Amino acid sequence: MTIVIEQPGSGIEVERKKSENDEKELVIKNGGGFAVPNSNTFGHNFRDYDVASARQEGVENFYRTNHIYQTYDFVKKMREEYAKLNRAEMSIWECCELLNEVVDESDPDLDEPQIEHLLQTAEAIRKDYPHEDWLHLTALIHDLGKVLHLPAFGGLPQWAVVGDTFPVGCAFDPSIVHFKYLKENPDFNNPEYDTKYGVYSEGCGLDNVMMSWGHDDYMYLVAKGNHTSLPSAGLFVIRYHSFYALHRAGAYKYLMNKEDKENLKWLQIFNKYDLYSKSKVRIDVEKVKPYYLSLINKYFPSKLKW
Ligand SMILES: O[C@H]1[C@H](O)[C@@H](O)[C@H](O)[C@@H](O)[C@H]1O
Ligand SMILES: [Fe+2]
Ligand SMILES: [Fe+2]
Repeated sequence: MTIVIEQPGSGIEVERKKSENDEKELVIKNGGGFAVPNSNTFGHNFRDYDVASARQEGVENFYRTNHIYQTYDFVKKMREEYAKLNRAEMSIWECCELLNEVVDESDPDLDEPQIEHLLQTAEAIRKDYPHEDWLHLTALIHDLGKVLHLPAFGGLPQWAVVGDTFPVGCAFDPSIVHFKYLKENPDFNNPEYDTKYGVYSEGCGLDNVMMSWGHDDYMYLVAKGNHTSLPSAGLFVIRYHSFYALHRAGAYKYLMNKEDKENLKWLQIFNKYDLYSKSKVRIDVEKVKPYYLSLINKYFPSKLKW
């Protein structure tokens, strides 16, 4: 799948074109509806991790713990453990409902239950990209991995579930939120990991890179392990949506391969809706539910292993 962005930034309309080898080619065009708000619900800039606010201290404490404990060894263990998918059986929608219980301690911009955020993101992106149904569904499910915090899924602490993600196994980039706390991470001075490439190599592809453990990679494992038919761009969005050092700051680009670079364009579009749709405006769940159920039915089996 090839993606051509004509005017990156607020790309809004997508056209499908036939390419020579008859594969569908997605062409992203600019011009669309979603207006990025000037400030978040609390009257501050989005993702301002330093401004004094009701959430600032809790968020900073969250990152302190997250940065100390997310080591290469920890991530490796978690990936192996959760790839087993032996904790629960349920549908995608059941999981959306479970998320009603979870409030994300890492988020300076939102203090609503997660189900609101899922629907706000999906509905906003649906308005601007009406024909990309895979993107609507990707938005709906991108944060479902936060169930890791619930007892039935291991009751992981927030630092192992939410927050921005970053590669482990190579040097931490200073653009990572609250970078200073990474200096207390045991990997920080480990000679195996503290160089630009660490255990990786140029262009090795993100699929070969271990990311700090949390809801992104977990949901990717669930989607992949249950044989979703979502396109690779959808899986990429799910897996790397918290990797702000890459999709915002442009760090770690040298680890990407060709496919990653194509998929990154979709992630950057998605991020606008993920971040800026956070608000107190509620979505009528019952009204939109039939539409999302039809998408779930199209791209996933009725019951999934979690
Ligand atoms: O869902 C989470 C959450 O909103 C965090 O605050 C943010 O740091 C992550 O990137 C995101 O994936
Ligand atoms: Fe997320
Ligand atoms: Fe999100």
